[in-house]
Amino acid sequence: APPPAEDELYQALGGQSGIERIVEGLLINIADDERIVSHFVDADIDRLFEKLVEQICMESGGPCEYTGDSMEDSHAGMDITEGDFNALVENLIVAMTAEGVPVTSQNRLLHRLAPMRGSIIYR
Ligand code: HEM
Repeated sequence: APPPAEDELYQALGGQSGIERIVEGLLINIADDERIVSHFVDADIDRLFEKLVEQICMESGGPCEYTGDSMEDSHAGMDITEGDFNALVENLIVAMTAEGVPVTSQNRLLHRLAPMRGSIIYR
């Protein structure tokens, strides 16, 4: 689906700086999560940070363009399971809660990311 025309969700996430703090929190939570951290040992974390910020900005209606690879290509060969996917979502929720994002806004972002699941798991 095209990103929302209104930037209400982008604002609720705290705009550019809020999204940067959320993604930083997400990556810290992943680093502490023994269920999924092994997937990230060879990842380029600076690039991942930059692309995740762009993606969440765009999906929330902010003034960004996502310049990363497709979800299919970026997760190819990783054999990510539903459990891995759910673990990452949990880490994102914890990061958003820590930034004071209201639950309704959290759910709106998750609702935008959920359809990517099929492009990410078992690639
Ligand atoms: C809603 C769920 C997810 C979203 C929105 C997402 C998004 C992204 C984005 C934007 C990138 C960067 C693409 C690029 O470099 O051009 C990426 C890379 C990556 N993702 Fe995900 N991802 C999700 C789920 C997962 C899960 C569940 C795992 C593993 C447990 C995972 C592991 C990785 C790894 C390891 C990379 C880095 C690849 C590299 O640097 O070589 N992702 N993801």
